[in-house]
Amino acid sequence: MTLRNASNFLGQCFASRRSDYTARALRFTSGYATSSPLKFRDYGQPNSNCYGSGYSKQMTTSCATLSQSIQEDQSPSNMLVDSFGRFHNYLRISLTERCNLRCQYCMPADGVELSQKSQLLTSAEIVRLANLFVSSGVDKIRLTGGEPTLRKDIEEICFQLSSLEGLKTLAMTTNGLVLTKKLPKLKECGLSLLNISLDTLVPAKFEFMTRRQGHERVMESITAAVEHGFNPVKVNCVVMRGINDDEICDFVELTRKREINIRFIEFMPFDGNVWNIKKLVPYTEILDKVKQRFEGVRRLKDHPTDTAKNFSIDGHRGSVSFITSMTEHFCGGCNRLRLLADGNLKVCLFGPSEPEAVQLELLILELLEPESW
Ligand SMILES: Nc1nc2c(ncn2[C@@H]2O[C@H](COP(=O)(O)OP(=O)(O)OP(=O)(O)O)[C@@H](O)[C@H]2O)c(=O)[nH]1
Ligand SMILES: C[S@@+](CC[C@H](N)C(=O)[O-])C[C@H]1O[C@@H](n2cnc3c(N)ncnc32)[C@H](O)[C@@H]1O
Ligand code: SF4
Ligand code: SF4
Repeated sequence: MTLRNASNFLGQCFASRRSDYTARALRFTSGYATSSPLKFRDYGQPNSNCYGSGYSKQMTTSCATLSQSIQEDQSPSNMLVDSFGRFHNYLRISLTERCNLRCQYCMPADGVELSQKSQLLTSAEIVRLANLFVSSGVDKIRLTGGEPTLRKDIEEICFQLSSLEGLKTLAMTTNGLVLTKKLPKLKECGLSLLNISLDTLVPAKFEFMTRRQGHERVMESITAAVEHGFNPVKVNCVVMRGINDDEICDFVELTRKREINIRFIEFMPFDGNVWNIKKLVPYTEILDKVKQRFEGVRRLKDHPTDTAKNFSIDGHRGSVSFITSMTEHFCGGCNRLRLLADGNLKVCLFGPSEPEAVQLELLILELLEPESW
């Protein structure tokens, strides 16, 4: 089977329920209904989970909007379109499980259990797999982790990925700790969008939240990213009640003179983090605080696949957004797939734990004859 045929086959797997792969993928997605963060609360409308028996009106509406926008944006044929009509053209690739921070909301103090190096994808494998996805319709790739900048071959990976025909956007989400020096080369190698995570403007609090030092370096990397012309630089800020919710307006103030997009993110539960509903600050509460302090807060038109609700503020060069995974999910417009550092594929962020997920390796073996590699 040629690579092209293989990618067509991959597309068909997504488009129909016929193959075993799709059956497994659908089982994963429907797993969302039981592992969804929404079950923790009755936020949103009843029946608002997107999978399982409650295939809601809200979902149907979002999908209708999504199909319309796909027709306007591009013609995906039937590749990577799931049975809800969602076109999965956005691949997130986790380059490593390792991280140089230990954010309380993300991982335990001791870190996560790491796979053996031999089990992790090499850069050549990442590029081959990405090529397969891109020839099936993926046009946006985001490098993430763990911390993607810890990967020694990050520049080479960026260069190879950005050269893939059909890829429009190569993005990265990083904690910014070791970014500044790498920025010029990364840009040269085709990185086009940058999201940097920063949850506090107070150095001591940074140390508490991340269990590591380095606040100044992250601040520097945001400035450097703006100077290198990344526009907008998105700053991801996970809001936790009693920890950093007193800094919301200080963060918004950063957008007055700089073209950065501050994104307030609702705190989500993951295995091993310290999630507690009392620490969740719903976005409506954050928005109220912003509106009380700043005049002319206006909702912008979002793309149906956006994770964020976007707002401009009169007189500010930058903008403010809210990622409302917990109180108003955006699953109806979901266009994401995840390739994990060990080669597993995850079709939903809240899918089952990695060992149960689809072994991409097996899929590839089904798809490709050895000589295609
Ligand atoms: N529920 C859900 N939340 C997601 C998903 N991807 C990202 N998020 C949320 O969005 C936050 C920011 O993620 P990023 O890595 O910056 O990616 P992104 O939001 O896709 O970035 P853009 O492409 O710039 O919109 C994460 O912390 C999550 O809270 C997803 O697939 N599902
Ligand atoms: C998992 S990190 C990986 C990339 C990189 N290490 C970083 O921190 O930017 C990707 C994004 O997920 C966010 N995140 C991690 N745990 C979260 C949680 N429990 N709730 C909401 N967002 C979370 C981080 O703030 C970051 O913006
Ligand atoms: S959020 Fe990013 S920086 Fe923080 S511990 Fe998780 S992977 Fe590391
Ligand atoms: S938006 Fe996130 S939680 Fe919803 S279906 Fe997509 S990956 Fe899963």
